[in-house]
Amino acid sequence: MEKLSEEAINKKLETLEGWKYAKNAIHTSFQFNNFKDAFTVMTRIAFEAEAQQHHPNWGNVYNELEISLSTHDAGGVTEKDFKLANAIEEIVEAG
Ligand SMILES: C[C@H](O)[C@H](O)[C@H]1CNC2=NC(N)=NC(=O)C2=N1
Repeated sequence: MEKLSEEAINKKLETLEGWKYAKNAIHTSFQFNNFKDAFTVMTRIAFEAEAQQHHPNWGNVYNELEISLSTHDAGGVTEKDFKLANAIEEIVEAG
């Protein structure tokens, strides 16, 4: 899949609150009430990532979750990253 231009990425980020573009990836972070809530959301994201065959680069410390998305094959950000980012937003918003 084709790598998006920085201009196209920033345009798409206008509708993804809390995400920013840096170093050839899009990034966000979430804070939950506790580890259990964080890991529950991570589990849901993991199933969605498997369904999409597109996977996050992420880190979790207790109630905090940091996520970066990029398409390794393309060496940057593609539509695949935005599809997963939007699904992550829906999962987190659903609680
Ligand atoms: C064959 C398989 O679809 C690829 O290796 C996928 C798996 N998940 C992936 N996830 C991400 N984030 N980037 C990729 O380039 C990627 N490639």
